Amino acid sequence: MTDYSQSSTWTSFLKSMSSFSGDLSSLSAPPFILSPMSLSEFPQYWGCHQGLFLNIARINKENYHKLYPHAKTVDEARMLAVIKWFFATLHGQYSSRSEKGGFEKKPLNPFLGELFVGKWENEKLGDTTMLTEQVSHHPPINAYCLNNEKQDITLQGYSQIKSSFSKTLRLNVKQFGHSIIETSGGSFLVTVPALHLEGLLVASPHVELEDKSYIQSSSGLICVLEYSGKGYFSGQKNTVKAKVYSSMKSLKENATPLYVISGQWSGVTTIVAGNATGTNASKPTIFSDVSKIKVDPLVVKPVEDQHPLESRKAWYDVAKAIELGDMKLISQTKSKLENAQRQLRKEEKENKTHWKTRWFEKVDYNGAAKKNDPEDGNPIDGTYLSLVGMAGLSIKNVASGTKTGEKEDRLNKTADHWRFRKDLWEKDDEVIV
Ligand SMILES: CCC(=O)OC[C@H](C)CC[C@H]1O[C@H]2C[C@H]3[C@@H]4CC=C5C[C@@H](O)CC[C@]5(C)[C@H]4CC[C@]3(C)[C@H]2[C@@H]1C
Repeated sequence: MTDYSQSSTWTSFLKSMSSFSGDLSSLSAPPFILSPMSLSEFPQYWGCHQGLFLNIARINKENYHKLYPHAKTVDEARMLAVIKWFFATLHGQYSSRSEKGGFEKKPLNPFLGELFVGKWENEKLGDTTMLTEQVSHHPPINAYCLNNEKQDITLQGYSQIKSSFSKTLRLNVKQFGHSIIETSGGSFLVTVPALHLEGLLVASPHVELEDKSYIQSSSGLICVLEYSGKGYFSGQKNTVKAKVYSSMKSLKENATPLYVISGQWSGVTTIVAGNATGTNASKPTIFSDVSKIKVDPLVVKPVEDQHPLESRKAWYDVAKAIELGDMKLISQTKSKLENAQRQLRKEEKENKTHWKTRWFEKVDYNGAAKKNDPEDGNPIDGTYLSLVGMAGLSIKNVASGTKTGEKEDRLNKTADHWRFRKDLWEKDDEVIV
């Protein structure tokens, strides 16, 4: 692995971080730290372990005991299946790139309206399609939807971050947004954890997750996941402790969790049935080993068959320049794309119009909790409201996993969340998967 920490470009880059304004794209990073992958491709990590993803929908009363011997009910089995899938997505989202390339790189910052579509093909279980759209550029927000018709499972959500540097040049990242999984057997709200990047000083950035995230099931079961890196519980990196409770009420009463799953979200975790006591207190058994789960390749059309708004077509020249490591060509090709974007914004301003999103719409949940009557022309989807209510989480535009009543929840006014409009996708005859 090349050591870039002494390179002049990196040391001057570190200096530029000291005047960081909060907008990551404002920092012109040296070529070796740039990734040719756009952030609009990241939602693929929600689905790149298709077996685990589809299992969430395939568990039923007949097969759950075989799949999850610990589970006493099919709902417990479904929750354990979601946790196993979630650990695999954490590995994909946060550590797979460093494992492959040696360290985290800076992804391309999607332009407004950037689209990314792909699918996982599966003869037996049916194809899963994935659509993502950059629904906002200031601030950057990416919305996504994964759907497998045959297994009747849909995952939709959106992702937004706010970042800041600590005095020790650690990049702290707060995540906004969430994912909602809907299947015929139940639905789940999945919040996303805060993270930070260590190793910037030595030009070898790695992601470490922190604080808590939640998985709330429509069955009432809730899982609280606590993250830490070196120096916490076991001093190991990527440490997680997940506790499953029968409800938020039992969590608040500090009842014994039904299950405690702990270890490394990027590696091996073990499970203990929390309420087993005495001689039959279950010994920890292996729950999952993420490093052994194969990643299913996403099928993406060749660039020549893509719509101009599709990510790999739009960024083609920039990605090539990054792969060449040619700084001059990178800034030439990047400014060509950025100038075209600026021109679009200018025309919109002159014509008093604005960019219309394609497959996702912003839904205002303020007041929805009260006015969610079916008579209303636009009944708000009850799924999100009931899940977020069960979990006691804020519906406001605050960091993912903020509880109702916390300071951020009280101070924040807006409650806008991006939602997939299936009808708009089905009407779209320009972009194909
Ligand atoms: C800011 C200075 C700079 O550019 O330093 C370059 C360094 C590579 C560190 C900054 C970049 O690190 C990247 C890691 C990215 C996150 C990785 C995974 C996810 C999960 C996904 O579901 C949503 C997006 C998110 C949070 C990525 C957001 C952007 C991050 C932090 C990149 C940083 C620019």
